[in-house]
Amino acid sequence: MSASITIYGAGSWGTALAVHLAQSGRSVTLWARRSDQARAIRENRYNDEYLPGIEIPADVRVTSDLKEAAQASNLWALAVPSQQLRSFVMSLKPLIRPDIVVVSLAKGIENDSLMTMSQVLEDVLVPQLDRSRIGVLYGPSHAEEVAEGRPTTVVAAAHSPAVAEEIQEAFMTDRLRVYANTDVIGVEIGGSAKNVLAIAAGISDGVGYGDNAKAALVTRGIAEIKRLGLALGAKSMTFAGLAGIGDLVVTCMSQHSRNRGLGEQIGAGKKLEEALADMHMVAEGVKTTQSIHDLAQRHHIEMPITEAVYEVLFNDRRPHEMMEKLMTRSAKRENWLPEVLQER
Ligand SMILES: NC(=O)C1=CN([C@@H]2O[C@H](COP(=O)(O)OP(=O)(O)OC[C@H]3O[C@@H](n4cnc5c(N)ncnc54)[C@H](OP(=O)(O)O)[C@@H]3O)[C@@H](O)[C@H]2O)C=CC1
Ligand SMILES: O=C(CO)COP(=O)(O)O
Repeated sequence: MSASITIYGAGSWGTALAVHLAQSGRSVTLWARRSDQARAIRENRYNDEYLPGIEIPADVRVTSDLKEAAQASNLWALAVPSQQLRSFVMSLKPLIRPDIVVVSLAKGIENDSLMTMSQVLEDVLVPQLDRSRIGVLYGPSHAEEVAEGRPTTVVAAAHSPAVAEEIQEAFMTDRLRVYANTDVIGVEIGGSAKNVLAIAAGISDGVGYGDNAKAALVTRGIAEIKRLGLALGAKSMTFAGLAGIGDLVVTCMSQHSRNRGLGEQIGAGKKLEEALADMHMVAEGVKTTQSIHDLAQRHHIEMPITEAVYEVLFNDRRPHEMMEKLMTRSAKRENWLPEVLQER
């Protein structure tokens, strides 16, 4: 197994994983970008800003020194927001070694380039790092529950089965069960697009549409995510897995979800800017809505719920108007796929 793990990003997810892995005996280094935050965590052993009430074990090494963090381990896990991943990894690039495995914990699609996180990592790090040594760890895993050691399952995806298994082994504990998958694009599309649907579910909660509507958003949500994924070369089965229906269900239902919570405020009448101003943590679904909308247009894939979220967030359309539009689409067969995808 990987001897040691460095987690970059001392937000809620990075901190939760560091706590969890240290408790199971892993050697963990947590990198925080602000030296005052790193010092405060070292001295108090709490990260009240992002994960209140959770004690950080004394053996988690906390630093804001990039070189120290990079040299400490041979598995680098990146827990910075998706739109900042590229610039952050550029700063890590001079420190890369060929034996490193780099794992994105960030879920999202980069605006403009429309690249997934593994594609961004490849774009920046190859050829200094072999493409096979890049992966992602996605799935239904709210930081608050992982930090408390509640049973959780996730999926490690990499193009190389051996590397997927290396990531699996590095993160697997008796409380965090990790599956391996080589369908990297499927895992990334599922794990990123679910944040858009979580905003939709939150809007539905905020308006008060009820449980039937929420179930409809989850079910028709996975149908449209799968259409996009198939168009990008993903495997159908992945959307029945942890980064597909698994992450979609938890994020649409959970009280912990920042994306669902943001949607709820919008459903209750707030403007996007007002809802964002109230948040300290990242709600990836906002920027990902833009990217998924653009990807769907590029690949001529119908994603009506994503489209509705896009209109509410960015074009000031009212949730009622968009719900009416969704409910009055032409009649469809339940399992319809565009012709171009029918063979897959
Ligand atoms: N929270 C969760 O339950 C889960 C989150 N994820 C994913 O993990 C990623 C991170 O989420 P999460 O930890 O929750 O986010 P938070 O908002 O809690 O924390 C973000 C962290 O990223 C740091 N950061 C922001 N910008 C930069 C930058 N340019 N360079 C370096 N560091 C930066 C922040 O530092 P600073 O404080 O200095 O701003 C902070 O430490 C997201 O993509 C999210 O979708 C995945 C699974 C679960
Ligand atoms: O990805 C997550 C859970 O799997 C976290 O979701 P939120 O960012 O909506 O809190």
